[in-house]
Amino acid sequence: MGIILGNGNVLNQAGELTPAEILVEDGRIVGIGEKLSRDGHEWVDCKGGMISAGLIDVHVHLREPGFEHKETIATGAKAAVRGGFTTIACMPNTRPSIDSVDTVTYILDKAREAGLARVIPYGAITVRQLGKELTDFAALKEAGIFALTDDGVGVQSTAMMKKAMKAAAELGISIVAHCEDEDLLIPGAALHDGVFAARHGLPGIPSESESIHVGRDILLAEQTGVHYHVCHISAKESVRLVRDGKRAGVNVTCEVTPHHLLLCDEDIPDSLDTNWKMNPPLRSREDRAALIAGLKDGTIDMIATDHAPHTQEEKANGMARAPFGIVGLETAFPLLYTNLVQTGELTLQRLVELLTVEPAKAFGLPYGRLEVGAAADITVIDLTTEKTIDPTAFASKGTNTPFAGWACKGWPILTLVDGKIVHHDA
Ligand SMILES: NC(=O)N[C@@H](CC(=O)O)C(=O)O
Ligand SMILES: [Zn+2]
Ligand SMILES: [Zn+2]
Repeated sequence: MGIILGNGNVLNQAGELTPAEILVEDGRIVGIGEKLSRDGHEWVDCKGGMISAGLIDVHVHLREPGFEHKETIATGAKAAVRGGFTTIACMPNTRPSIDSVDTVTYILDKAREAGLARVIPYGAITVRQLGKELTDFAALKEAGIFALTDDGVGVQSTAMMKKAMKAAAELGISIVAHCEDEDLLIPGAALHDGVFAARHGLPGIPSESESIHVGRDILLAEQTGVHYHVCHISAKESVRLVRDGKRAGVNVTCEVTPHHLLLCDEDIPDSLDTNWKMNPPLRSREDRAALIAGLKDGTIDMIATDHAPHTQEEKANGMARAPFGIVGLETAFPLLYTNLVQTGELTLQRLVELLTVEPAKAFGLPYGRLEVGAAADITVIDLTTEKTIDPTAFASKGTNTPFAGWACKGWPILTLVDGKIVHHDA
């Protein structure tokens, strides 16, 4: 006996929503059609919502092991499926960091126990993410990592990055980079070096602290032939460098977060609420426009949340000392749908691609397509009911978001992973 997802709509080739039913059996999509035979299958009402492939997020911080007070694999995976995400890749800045086979295995075991989203850990590029010594790439690959990154910090040494890219290229692993040149940082700087920081007399984080690494790494990727991916791109100069790199034939991709697409430094409240502190910082209005242009012309390949939960106590430490980061899994789709699709800046089809097939293509994942034969990772999204973002209702332990109180449409109501219902907002 299978499950029929009925009373829903799918995007057709032309990007229009058309009525369709989906039949799921043994973890696979086995039928898509306007009316499928009931045949004793369980029938689930999609309530007129959009049925799409499950969303994929290649940039999530799950905090376990080591920082379970911020998030656990179980709470993070719950937040994921509530947000419509069926596959998430988790970052290595845990304690211990994900630099050994043991820690990779630990995370995969915990994720299986949780039984919610597919969780694929990143491996660290360097031991303890200290930038001094490469981890054992071959062993990490064998253990099942998604890709390699030191996210949380940038790889400061150019020689170390080149060595990492060479070794990763030989093994066919992607190098994913948090681009930040620490030489250009002022201690205590929390916000973009722009109009808002200047108005408040605060030290700023300059755009070139990001873009210098982007440029450096694209040149190294060209040399080594590795697939190189830029995390949370935020500065217009970085977008330009990626565009030029792609034109030159370099195997470079990049992601942008919902918050960098929707907010800029001028939106930060004068109260200096630390829910507006994240790394990279919200940049200028022009940077934000360049990110949207990059999404439209294909320079930016995908959207990823950089879900980064921290406790309220930690966030209460003031702008200079609070940790960088905001949560994103449970708000990404509604925010993007309401503020980019409904406003006419992006089509619904493009938004869905940026969260499904595009990340799958870039990283060679066998997910992200709603088609017969594919794994039944499916998300159903209600595009009509308006609800207000309420952090106290999150499944995530983190409530650190600047979007509290925003009214949105586009809420995921049903999520299946591997043919199993893991979230149902009936
Ligand atoms: N993005 C953030 O502001 N914070 C991330 C680290 C990171 O993604 O660089 C975190 O781990 O909290
Ligand atoms: Zn980062
Ligand atoms: Zn991150």
